[in-house]
Amino acid sequence: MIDVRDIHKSFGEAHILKGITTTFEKGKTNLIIGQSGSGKTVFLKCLLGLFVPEEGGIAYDGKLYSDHTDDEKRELRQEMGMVFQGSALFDSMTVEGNVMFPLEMFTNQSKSEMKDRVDAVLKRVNLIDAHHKFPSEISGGMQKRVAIARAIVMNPKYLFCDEPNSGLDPKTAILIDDLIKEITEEYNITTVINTHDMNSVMQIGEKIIFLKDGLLEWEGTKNEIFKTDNEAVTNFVYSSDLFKKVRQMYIQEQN
Ligand SMILES: Nc1ncnc2c1ncn2[C@@H]1O[C@H](COP(=O)(O)OP(=O)(O)OP(=O)(O)O)[C@@H](O)[C@H]1O
Repeated sequence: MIDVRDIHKSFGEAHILKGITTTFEKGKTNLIIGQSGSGKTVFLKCLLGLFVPEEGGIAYDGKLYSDHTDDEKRELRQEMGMVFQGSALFDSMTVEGNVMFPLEMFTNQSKSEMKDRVDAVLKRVNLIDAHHKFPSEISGGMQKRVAIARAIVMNPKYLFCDEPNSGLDPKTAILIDDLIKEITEEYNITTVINTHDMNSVMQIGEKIIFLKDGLLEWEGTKNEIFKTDNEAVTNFVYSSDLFKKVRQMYIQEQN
């Protein structure tokens, strides 16, 4: 569980996060949405410990980041998996090499232990025949699976994903969303996803927070987002005619 307590983050004169308080529960897919420039990436980087808020704090399973010693901060970072936008795989390494990389960097496991772990996570993301391929030889959807496998290979408590669906066709995007949700439940991970994809909101939004100008404007579930009358949320989420119609149908069905 991640507990965010009134965090503020500025760059010089620019006050970007203006006091955000929320919680992200274990075993749940938590989504951050909001317009471009609303502070989603800055917020995600605060959760990852890459930016330190000037005010407020973030507690990981009950312990504030600022209360960790340097060694504990290093350990905490190793408990965090990250799926970067665009996958960010190493082009010169095979799929197996990419997934093994964190184990080689941060553990003392033997080669055979590492290989077993890599086999297990690649199997979990349904990639069994791609070990010796290079990223350029596999599809975008497969690259995402590799990125997810790499993010979970260290058995993280926290999983952060930045736009995991960018560049994928809608069908593949849904498969990736479902995979992230399944893994989150199976391993009881606290997962936080930064997304622009409204399909993801409807599909896996167990908790959604909507940021506007560095403030938390709204939070709720995928069912609640259908019913909300918060104008900023409805203007953002239902900006397309298709989603407006879906919302109308949902509301009619409920009445
Ligand atoms: N390292 C930085 N130094 C100075 N300003 C920054 C830095 N990182 C982000 N900002 C500013 O913070 C604001 C919010 O940026 P952020 O990237 O968090 O937006 P976002 O909601 O993720 O947008 P998008 O959806 O387009 O990725 C922007 O005005 C940006 O210029």
